[in-house]
Amino acid sequence: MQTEKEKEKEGDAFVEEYVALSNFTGSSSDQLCFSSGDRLLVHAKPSPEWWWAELHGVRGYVPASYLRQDAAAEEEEDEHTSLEDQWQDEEYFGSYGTLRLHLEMLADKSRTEAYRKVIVSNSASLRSKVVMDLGCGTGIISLFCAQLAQPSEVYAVEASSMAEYTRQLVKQNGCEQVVTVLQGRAEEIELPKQVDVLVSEWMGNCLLFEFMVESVLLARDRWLKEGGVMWPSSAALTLVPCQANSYYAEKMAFWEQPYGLDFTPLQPLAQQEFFTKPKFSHVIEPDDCLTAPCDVLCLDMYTLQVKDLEEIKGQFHFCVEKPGVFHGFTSWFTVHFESLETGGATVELNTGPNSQPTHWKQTLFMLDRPVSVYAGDSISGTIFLRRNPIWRRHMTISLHWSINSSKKETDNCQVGTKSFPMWR
Ligand SMILES: N=C(N)NCC[C@H]1O[C@@H](n2cnc3c(N)ncnc32)[C@H](O)[C@@H]1O
Repeated sequence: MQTEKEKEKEGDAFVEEYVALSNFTGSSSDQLCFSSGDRLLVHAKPSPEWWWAELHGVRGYVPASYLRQDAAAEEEEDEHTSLEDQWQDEEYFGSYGTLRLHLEMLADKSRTEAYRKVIVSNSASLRSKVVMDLGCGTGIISLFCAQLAQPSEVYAVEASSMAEYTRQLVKQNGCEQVVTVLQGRAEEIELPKQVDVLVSEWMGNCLLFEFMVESVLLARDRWLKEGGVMWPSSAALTLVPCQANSYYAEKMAFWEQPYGLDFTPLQPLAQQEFFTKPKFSHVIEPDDCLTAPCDVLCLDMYTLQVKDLEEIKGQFHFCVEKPGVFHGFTSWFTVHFESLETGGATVELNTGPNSQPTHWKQTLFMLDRPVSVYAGDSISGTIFLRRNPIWRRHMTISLHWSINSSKKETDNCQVGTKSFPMWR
């Protein structure tokens, strides 16, 4: 299997010349500015909308719609270009072909019991319904459907090689009359019929990482009946400003006086190495929260569109409740499953610090410099989740904040901004 380096190197073998049809001024530092008539070298076409190009030796993202292929270069077009690389499907589905991740998900009782609760509390309404379980993995949700309710059909769709074993598990548990396992990508497989319910456990770290949600939306548009139900029905990303004393001590303060020596010249390195990317699987204690949390993004799974995933913006305003050190922000997500019966109870899966722990835990975004805050201060700003135009399962989370001090005599309003690649 190709390493990432080889993939990127091989990517350079692909170069096409395009002519700019009009001027373009980028809206972020990773976009290329150009003028009408400029001749750009396109090195990669990660998505139909955004390409990776070069002009006068500088590389950046360019909007494909602004470019026309130079006629002369047309016939040399490299027919080997593929948009698949950017989904890293071989690596992604390869990782789900082994038990490690499935064991982690199945061992997560909070997650798995939530899905079982959805099936149990809707078992009567599921009678004679047609269900699609997208990304079924070992098939646990499909088996719950067949065991705890009486749907007429469950299509268990799984792209990885785990599907072969899922078929065995369906047979082993006597569910083959109801559950049909289809191996393949949900975007590509053919179902025998439309479905009444599309259920999926698609959530990644920080809700969207892996961007499996795109597959769920495409399947919704293609296979969900008019009036059909999406499980989850909605999803929310929650944020809170927090202390992270032990993490800060472990990664940064440590260099102040190890064995009585001054290692502080290493602190810029430590900041770069440990605080540049988000920290997955962080466990925030309720006491670490400096304010009440705030839902910064709310996704409606019935109306959300794939194009909306390119950039999602959220606002926040936090009121500091107690003095402490503002080390960073912590995020988690909550999903809701609406009842098949009008007015029926909604089931919630909450991955936050006040709920049962899950394998996602929480995600910590460390600031470059901690700030002391006091009760009455406020922290407000915006969060952007920008999908990576090249690596389609990745994104960058950008936070912009201002801290307004409650102390009258100081009108200091400290502002800050930081972007965290997840992971590219
Ligand atoms: N973050 C998660 N919940 N990941 C669960 C991913 C599970 O869904 C499977 N999966 C992800 N995307 C797809 C897709 N488009 N089609 C079929 N299976 C998929 C994947 O192989 C794994 O078993």
